[in-house]
Amino acid sequence: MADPVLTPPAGGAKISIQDGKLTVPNNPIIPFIEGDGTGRDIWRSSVRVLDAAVAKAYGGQRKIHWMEIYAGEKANNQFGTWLPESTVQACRDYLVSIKGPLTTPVGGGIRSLNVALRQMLDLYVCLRPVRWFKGVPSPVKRPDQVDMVIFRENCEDIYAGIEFEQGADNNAKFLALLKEHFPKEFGKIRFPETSGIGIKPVSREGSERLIKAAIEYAIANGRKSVTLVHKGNIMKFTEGAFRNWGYALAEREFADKVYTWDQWERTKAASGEKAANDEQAAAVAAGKVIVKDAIADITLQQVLTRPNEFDVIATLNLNGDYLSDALAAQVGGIGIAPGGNINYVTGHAVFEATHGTAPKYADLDKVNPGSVILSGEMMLRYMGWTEAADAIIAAMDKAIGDKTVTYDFARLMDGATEVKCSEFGDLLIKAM
Ligand SMILES: NC(=O)C1=CN([C@@H]2O[C@H](COP(=O)(O)OP(=O)(O)OC[C@H]3O[C@@H](n4cnc5c(N)ncnc54)[C@H](OP(=O)(O)O)[C@@H]3O)[C@@H](O)[C@H]2O)C=CC1
Ligand SMILES: O=C(O)CCC(=O)C(=O)O
Ligand SMILES: [Mg+2]
Repeated sequence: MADPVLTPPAGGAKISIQDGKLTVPNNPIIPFIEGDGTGRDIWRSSVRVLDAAVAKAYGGQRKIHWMEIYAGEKANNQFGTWLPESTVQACRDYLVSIKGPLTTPVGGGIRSLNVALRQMLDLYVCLRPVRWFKGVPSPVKRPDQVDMVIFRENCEDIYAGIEFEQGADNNAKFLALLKEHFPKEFGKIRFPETSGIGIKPVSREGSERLIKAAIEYAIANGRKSVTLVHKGNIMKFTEGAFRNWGYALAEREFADKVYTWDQWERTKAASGEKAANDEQAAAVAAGKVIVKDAIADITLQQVLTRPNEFDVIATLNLNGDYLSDALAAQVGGIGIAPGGNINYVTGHAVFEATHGTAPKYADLDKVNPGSVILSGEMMLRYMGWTEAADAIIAAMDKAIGDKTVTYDFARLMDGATEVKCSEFGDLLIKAM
C-alpha cells in the first residue's frame, strides 16, 4: 500500500515564519490527526468548537481550513503504515498542527508515534499548562492555588529509545562492550545475563534550549519562579547536569531578569544566610524571576501540599510525563489537560492533549473533549488568534459553572447533569 496523497483544501494558505515570528493568514491550512480510540469522538466534538470560536470572534473574516493527515491505526488500516512520510512532511510544511492521541503497545511492538513525531520535528518543548476552572471537582482543598506551567524536555532522556532487549544480539554485544571497556560499571549490574538495558542521553544543548524557553516564558508572562525539577542526587551526570546547566544558563543569559538559588548559596557561603535572604528579597522586589530547583520525588509531594510555591516548571522528559498526569489530577483530571509540542526556533508546533486513547471508552461518545479543545485554544493563542482562544475559555467557564459536564466531572460533582462528549461540544458552542 502507498503513502496517502494529501490534497490541500482549496481556499487555504500556509502559515509561515520569518525572523522567528509567525505570519498567519486569515485562511490558514491546519493539518489534523484524528487519533486512535477516543480520539475519533473527541476530534468530532472539538473541531466544531474550534470553528465556532473562530467564527464568533472574527465574524467570517477568518476561518481554519482543516486538512486531515494520517497516523496510528487509521493510517495502518488504510495505507499499511503507522506514520506516513506525508504526515510528517505536512507538519513540516504547514508549521502548526493538532493531533488526537495515538496508541503505543507496552513491552513490544511499534515505538511511540507520538514520541517519533516530536523527535522528527525536533519539538523540544512539551508545554503543559495546569490551571483550575472554577467549580471543577478536585481531590485537593485549594485547587485555585494550582496555576503551573510545565516545560517538559521532549526529545531526549530515555525517550530517545536506545534500548537493548534482554536476550537480543545487540544486548549481548552492548554488555560485552561494557564488560571490556567499563568493567567497574559492568560489575554494578546485578544480573547481567537477564538485564534489559536502556540509555538515558541528556545533553547541554537540549537542556539549555528547554530551560531558556521556560525562563523566557516566565519573564514574558510575569511569573514568579522557574523550578528546575530533576533527580540529580541519583543521576548526577544527566539530571544533575540538567540542573547545573540550567543555573549557569540563567545567570549567563538572564542576569538582569532572574535571581538563582545558586547565587543565594554562594552569597550565604561568603556572607551568611541573612545577606543571602536580603539579596533574594531585593531581587523579588525588583521583579526578578526566581530560578530554583527541586528533586523530583519531593516535588510530587510539594505540588500537592504547597501548590503556590510552584509556578513555571522546567524538567526532563520522564519527570515531565509523570508530573503532567499527577498535576492534571489536582485540577479535575486528565479530561481537561491540554498541551503543545513546540520548537520556538523553527515555529513548528503540534498541539495535543496530555491524555491517551482511553480505549475502553472508544466510540461511546462519552469522554471529556476538554483536553483537545483546550489544546486547540493553546494553538489559537500560539497563532495570535487571542479573541477566539478567549471565547473558548469563557464558554468552558460557563458550561462547568452550569454543572453540565461529561462523566469524569459528573461522577465527582454534586448536582451535575452528565452530558455526552458531543453534547459538551454543543454546550460550549451555545455558550459563545
Ligand atoms: N500523546 C498521546 O497520544 C498519548 C498516548 N497514550 C497512549 O494511550 C493508550 C492508553 O493509555 P492509558 O495509560 O490508558 O492512559 P489514558 O490517558 O488513555 O487513559 C487513562 C484514564 O484516564 C482517563 N481519561 C483519559 N482520557 C480522558 C478523557 N478525554 N476524558 C475523561 N477521562 C479521560 C480515564 O479515566 P477513568 O478510567 O477514571 O474514567 C482513562 O481510563 C496507551 O497506548 C498510551 O501509550 C498515552 C498518553 C499520551
Ligand atoms: O506516546 C505515548 O504513547 C505516551 C506518551 C505520553 O504519555 C505523553 O507524552 O504524555
Ligand atoms: Mg503521559
